[in-house]
Amino acid sequence: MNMNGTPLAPEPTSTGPDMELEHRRAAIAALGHELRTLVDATVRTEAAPDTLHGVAAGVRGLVARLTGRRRTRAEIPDVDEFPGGTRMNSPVTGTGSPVAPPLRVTPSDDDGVVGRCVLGIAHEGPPGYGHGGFSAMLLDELMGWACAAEGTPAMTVSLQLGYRGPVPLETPLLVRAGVTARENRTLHVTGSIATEADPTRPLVTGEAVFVTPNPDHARNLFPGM
Ligand SMILES: CCCCCCCC(=O)SCCNC(=O)CCNC(=O)[C@H](O)C(C)(C)COP(=O)(O)OP(=O)(O)OC[C@H]1O[C@@H](n2cnc3c(N)ncnc32)[C@H](O)[C@@H]1OP(=O)(O)O
Repeated sequence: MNMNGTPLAPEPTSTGPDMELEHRRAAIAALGHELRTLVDATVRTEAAPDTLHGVAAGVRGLVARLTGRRRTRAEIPDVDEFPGGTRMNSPVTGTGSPVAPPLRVTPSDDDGVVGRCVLGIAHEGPPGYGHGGFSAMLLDELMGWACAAEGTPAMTVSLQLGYRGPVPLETPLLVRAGVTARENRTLHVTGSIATEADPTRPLVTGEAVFVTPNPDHARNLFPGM
């Protein structure tokens, strides 16, 4: 389990190329888990300056171990499925990301998708509550998953949010999103964030317009696709 109580990637169970992929994803998730623990410890610590300098030197040494072959800006990692699938380093869902909560996405019982996560102190806005930008990120991402779940991966062209109540940190959250209408390449999507304990009281609501890029535009935007 990670610091938010979410399960780590399972041990590899397949064979051949699938096993190698699972193995790499599990390693990325394991590093992501430790980095999130480090980020959490960093933003909470009251350690003395000498200790902080010592840790900074240690981290500098670790960075040097990860700077061999590195992916380029628009490269799609081979551990990812794009569009509409696993993104190991997504800042929202990525189990390899040091900053992702990470949001775990599943299909909803009704139409749409549901995401579950716990925000930590690293995601703080007002003391004890989530930063409004993180709420926007959770909703934007999950709305994107709602479009992809309908077979039409798309990009946000407009996002409007209503902040009705502060989102508590260290509290299991329920994020919902679903496509409400579509015309040609344009999808209208709604979403909300609530606590798991009080799922019918939305703390943040969102309305968005997503557009599936035309094929030429998509090729220009994502040459690695
Ligand atoms: C799977 C999980 C992934 C989740 C990712 C989370 C989502 C994101 O964060 S995406 C990143 C943020 N968004 C962006 O960077 C998008 C920036 N915008 C763009 O690059 C372009 O607008 C793009 C590629 C989406 C569409 O371009 P293009 O294919 O040329 O479409 P274009 O012809 O301009 O417009 C298509 C339709 O959208 C409509 N539209 C465009 N902008 C808007 C808008 N702001 N509001 C409403 N409608 C709009 C147009 O009117 C047009 O409608 P119609 O076809 O009826 O005339």
